[in-house]
Amino acid sequence: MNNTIPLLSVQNVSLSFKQSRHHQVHALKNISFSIKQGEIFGLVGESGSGKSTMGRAIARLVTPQTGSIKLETRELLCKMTSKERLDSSRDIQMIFQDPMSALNPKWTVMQMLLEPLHIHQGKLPKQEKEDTVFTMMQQVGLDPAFANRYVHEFSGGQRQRISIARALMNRPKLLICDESIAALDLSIQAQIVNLLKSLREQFNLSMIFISHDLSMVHYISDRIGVIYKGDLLEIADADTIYYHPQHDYTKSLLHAIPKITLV
Ligand SMILES: Nc1ncnc2c1ncn2[C@@H]1O[C@H](COP(=O)(O)OP(=O)(O)OP(=O)(O)O)[C@@H](O)[C@H]1O
Repeated sequence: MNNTIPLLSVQNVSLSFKQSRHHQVHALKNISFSIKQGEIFGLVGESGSGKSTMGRAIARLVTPQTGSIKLETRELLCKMTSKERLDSSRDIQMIFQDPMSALNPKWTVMQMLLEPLHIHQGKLPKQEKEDTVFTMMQQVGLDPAFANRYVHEFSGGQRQRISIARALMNRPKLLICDESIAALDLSIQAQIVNLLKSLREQFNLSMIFISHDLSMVHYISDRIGVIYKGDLLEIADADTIYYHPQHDYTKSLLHAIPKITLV
């Protein structure tokens, strides 16, 4: 890929939700930022600031009223053919706070990890698909011997590993993690964040890491954007945001969030 073209480019994106006949929420106000190939971009802000809406807009789960979102040179905010829609769902994957929202409790891990391959690489021979599942399980730290177990037999951290594995089955270009560690114990949070960091290296993956926790966002991200009431207040490299924030709101986030040390 041409390194001068950002992997993702968000330009002047605005999105409002009509909450009642007379009330609109401006969830995103003229947001612009870009992400480089292999970069982890943190998006931080308090509850209701518009973080999830931004992630969901990039994943085409909600549609902004104005603006442009490009993956490399491909505009995502336009009418797409079903083939283009399929391609962008392969290239951009999202994981959530509750892994169960993306996992079917009636399926085994094998079934759940095979499904994305059936959708996007249906012609691969069965044995090759199953081998890909076993390899992916190892890459996310799951014992392949558990491939025939059901989700309820796993812990919260292991379930999040399964949803990460499912998201990565077709080698997406961008992984959007929306509060994906928020529900886990602190030590498990650290394990999942470290896993995401190592997967970025292995897969040359780009990520948007959405969280209200600035300490965690600082730990994982190369650059951070701070969002407040739909406005992107500042963007800078992670250390600058953490140690030399410009905006008072970022300073207040830093004061409010207990700092932790991860190893
Ligand atoms: N589907 C929707 N319909 C109406 N309003 C919505 C919808 N989704 C989000 N909003 C509103 O848009 C604003 C931004 O919400 P969003 O979920 O993006 O914030 P957030 O920063 O991700 O917060 P949280 O961490 O609590 O999810 C909020 O005021 C929210 O109430």
